[in-house]
Parts: sequence; structure tokens; C-alpha cells
Amino acid sequence: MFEDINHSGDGGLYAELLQNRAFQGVTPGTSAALTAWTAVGGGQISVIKDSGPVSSALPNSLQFIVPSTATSSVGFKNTGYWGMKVQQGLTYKASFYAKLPSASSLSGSITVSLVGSSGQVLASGTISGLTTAWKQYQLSLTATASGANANNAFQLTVDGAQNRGKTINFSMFSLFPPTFKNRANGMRTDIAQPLADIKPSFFRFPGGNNIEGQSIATFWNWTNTIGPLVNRPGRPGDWGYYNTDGLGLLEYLNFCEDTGMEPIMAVYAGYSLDGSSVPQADINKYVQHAINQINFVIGDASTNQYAAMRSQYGHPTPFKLEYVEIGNEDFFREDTYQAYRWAAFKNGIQAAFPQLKLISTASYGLKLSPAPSFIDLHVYQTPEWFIQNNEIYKSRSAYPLTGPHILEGEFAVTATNSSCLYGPISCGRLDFPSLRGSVAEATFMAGLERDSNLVFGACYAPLLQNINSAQWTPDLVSFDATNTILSTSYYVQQMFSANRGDTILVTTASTPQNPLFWVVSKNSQTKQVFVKLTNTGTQASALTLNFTDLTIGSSGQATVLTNSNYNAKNTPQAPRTVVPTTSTITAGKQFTYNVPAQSVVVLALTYA
Ligand SMILES: [NH3+][C@H]1C[C@H](O)[C@@H](O)[C@@H]1CO
Repeated sequence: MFEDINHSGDGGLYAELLQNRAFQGVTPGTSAALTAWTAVGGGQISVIKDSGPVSSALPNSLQFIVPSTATSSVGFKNTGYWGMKVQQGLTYKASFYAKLPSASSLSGSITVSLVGSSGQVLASGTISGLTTAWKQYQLSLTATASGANANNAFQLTVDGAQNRGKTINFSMFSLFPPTFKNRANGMRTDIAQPLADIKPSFFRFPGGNNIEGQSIATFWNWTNTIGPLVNRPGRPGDWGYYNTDGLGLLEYLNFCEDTGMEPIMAVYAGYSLDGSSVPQADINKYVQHAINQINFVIGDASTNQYAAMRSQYGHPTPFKLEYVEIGNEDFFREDTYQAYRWAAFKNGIQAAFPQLKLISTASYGLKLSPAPSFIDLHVYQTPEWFIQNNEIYKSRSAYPLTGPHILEGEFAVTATNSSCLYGPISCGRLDFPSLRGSVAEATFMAGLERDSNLVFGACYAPLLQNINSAQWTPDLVSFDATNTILSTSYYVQQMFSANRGDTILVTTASTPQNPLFWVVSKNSQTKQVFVKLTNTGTQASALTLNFTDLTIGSSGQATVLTNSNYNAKNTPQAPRTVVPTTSTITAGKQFTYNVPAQSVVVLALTYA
């Protein structure tokens, strides 16, 4: 499940290295407008509301003035998102727009470089030919050395003595390292790769809260997130920072394709976080907006203008799309969801796309017409809750198969104190996932898998956090400019997702589950059996497995996540405290496996 929270997009998965690259959403003339930008050599910089901006989407420019007394190199630099990684041998793609005021010229060229924390030049190039019209300049910068740390910068300088008093306006800077699958405007490789390693089957995006807008005027409007970056205005995100929307609808879809995930795409459903609902009289405008969004994804480029945009931007064929979520957590405004919003979107979208599966986001059991066939349920709780509720969906009377099928679209152990699930660290909130929490999540997931005739998907949330800007913890993967920290919960997601059966095997047990929990499945393609186990207790426990119907191979693989400290975490200071270990085990039609204390285990067996 992805949304731009904790700088998980801008400053995270989205590989742009420059923070505040286009001065979106800032107030000209303020110091905040210059976030991440600083002058070099006495250069004078300020953000102005440009009377002739680079585009209507980007009204602000960086105005650079060379002091009249300049004698040496002067300019400015960007320090990235709490730093930026510069690695020897990598080629960085830099670009920016520049314009000279009328009737002026620049003597010499602009030097564009990557500089280390003590000013050493790590990469450098020059551009020239500035005119009094906006023009985009691009250059590749190959690093001849790595930065000693993350405190590197992207710098532009001119010869001060030759250009005293000169002014240059700049906008829409950009600096990309090589990206995941080398996608233009793509993803950061050391975050995208661990996500791909989970072998996820779907990607729920773009929210979560971040689709809803703090107000109706600022909802996530997909049309502002496609096309050339210079035409993307960005928007005030719902987690306290402005979203550049450089990571937009097409980038999300390309990422799905590059990782083999299918999108579970949300559409704005007319509820925003200030509690407002789009009035019924206006709702059909937003339904059409959603239909256009879906046409961008799966429409026929030869007949639909929004599908034609997809083709124009590089993807003529439709993407795969099976599920569309109508809003996010609309249980906050069940009155309007029940009164008209759900029906407007469900009926409108289903008429246009009969094949799509539309997911409700209101409470389970809320009477909606038409009745939803799919629903997204969220839960943030304590380890004890997840263990006690591992059979939450087992009851057919409470959850009939004829009722809505379930996406557990957000779940995580957030705290050890049930009266403080969303509170501060001081009252039990987790800063990073703990082994105890991850064992509980795995116990719950084993239950979801046993009930996968009702539960069609599950995903942990939130996915990512930049440790310099966390609005929500814990998160599955944490990172800063140079490091990525895979949590114990990350390993649980990976162990469960990468070892996946297609058929659940019914088990009987001589003793009830607890403190051991399990789910057994087989993969009829690979002829594998997966036994996913948790031991929630603090003592190892021997488990004898007896396969009555299958001829099991005499050896198998056991992947184990455990630690003697039940509260152990992977943190920036100790990122690999708890990592899975894999070993060969003796298996067969009947064998005993000693389940380690406080552990998550996946046994991968073969069958004839
Ligand atoms: N409060 C959670 C519920 C919402 O859908 C997400 O944006 C938040 C963080 O995962």
C-alpha cells in the first residue's frame, strides 16, 4: 500500500534528488521558499513570482544575481532531501530551465557540478547559450568520486568577475541518479528493489489519506500528475508537505509493470479530510473524473482522449487493472457515502467498465445500494489483538462468502498499549516494527491466508518512511539519503509473499493453535508445499507434521525470523539486528520440526 506519507514519494521512492526543485507551493520572498537552496560565493538568490514564468503550472522562479563586487566563482546549490548520495562511476541526469532578463547576456558558461561536504568536485559539466527566453538545459554528470557521506550538493556557478550585477532566472531543476529499470522520471533503486523482492501481487495507491485532500479543492487530481514535469503544479499533500506530483499516475503504473504488481487504484470519492463531502448535485462531475482516470489506465487510445494521453506519454497498450477502490476510509462520512457517493461511483464506473471489481471503503455491514462485492478493511492494533483475532474472518455467519470479499488494505502493529494505538512513542507507539509485532502480524496473516476464499488481498501500511520526516511510525521500510533499513515486518511480508501456494491445505491438530499458529498451502505449478508457522511464545515447541494425502520430499528449506530479544528491531543504528536465516531440514510424510521461540517460520517442502 503506497501513499506519499513520511516523504515516501518525494524524497523517497521517487528518485528525484533535489528538494524544492520547482518552488511549488512556496511563498516568494520568504526564507522557507528557499528550502534546500543556499547561495555559494556570495551569490544572491531569492524566489520570485515570475512575471513571465516557465509555465502556468510553475509560477515561481529562482532569481540569481551576481554581486556587483564579485571577484570569483559565485552561484547556489541544492542539498537534496536531508542530503543526497553521490556514487563514483554513476551518471546523474541534470536539467533546469533558465532565462536572462531582456537585453542582457551572460559572459562565459554556467558550471554545473556535484560537490562533496567539503566542497570537493565529484562531477562537473558546463552549459552555455542562455537567452532571454526560457530554455531547458540538460547534461549528464558522471561522478569521478563518491561523496564521503550524504552531505553532497548540486551546484551551479558562474564567473563572478565577468558577470558582476547580472541576473538569471531559473526554474524546474531536476537531478536523477540511475533509476530502477532505468525508467525516466523513475524510482530509487535501493528502495524499489527491496519492494520488488517481496514479489508483491498488487500495489494499492495513491492513498490512503493522500488521495482525499485536506479540502475538496486539493484532492489528488490525477490530471495534474501526468505529462511533462514543467506542467505539473503539485499540490499540498495530506501529510504536511507539498507533493511535487513528479511521481504521478503513469509513474505508478510503470512501477507496477516493472515489478509485476497489478494496481489496486483508488479514485477520489468526494470526501476530504476536513470532513467535507462533494454535494450530491456535483458528484457526477467527480464520477466522470474517475472514469477518465480509468480510461487513462485501460481505455482504447484510438477512441478515448484520456487513453490517447497514455499512448502519447509512452504506453499505447492498456495497463492491467482489475480492482478500483472508491475513496479511502469513507467510514468517516458514511452518511454521504451511503446516501449517494457510493452509488454514484459504483453505478457510473460499473456501467462504463462492467469488468472492474469496485471496492467499498465504508464499514463492513453498512447497508449500501448496490451492495458492494469487495471491501477494504483497515486495522492498526497491538500484538495481542492480532494474535487473538487471527481467525477474525473464519465465521461464515459473521462473514458470509456471499457478502463482500475483503482486502485488508492496511494493517500493522502500531503500539504495545491498546489505549494508545496512535499516540507518541512515550505511551507505547512503535518507532520501528518489533519482532513481537511482526510475529503477531504473521499470525494474523496466516489466518487471512486460511480464509483466502474470503480475503483476496492484504498489505501492510504505511510502506515507507524517510527517517528525517516521519509523520507515521512504524513503517515497513525506512531510509535516509544513503541507507535503507528493512524491518522485521518487511521480512514477514517477504517470507509470506514470496512463498505462495494456490491451494490452502486443511489441517487438523492434536492440540489447538496457540502459542503455535500455522497455515499450509500447496503450489500446484511448482509442486511445493508451504508451511507458514509462528511461535508467539517464549519457548521453542516441537511440531509433528503428518501429511496424509501428499508424498512429501525427504528434505526441505526452513526460513526463520527470530531473536532472543522479543522486542528486537531493525533500526538505522542497527539495521540488521533481525534477519531471516535459511537452512535445510529433514522432511517427509511425517516429521517433527522444532519451532523456535518467538519466531516466524516458512517451511518450503516438495511433493510428488
Ligand atoms: N490513518 C491511516 C489510514 C489512512 O488510510 C492512511 O493514510 C493512514 C496511514 O496509513
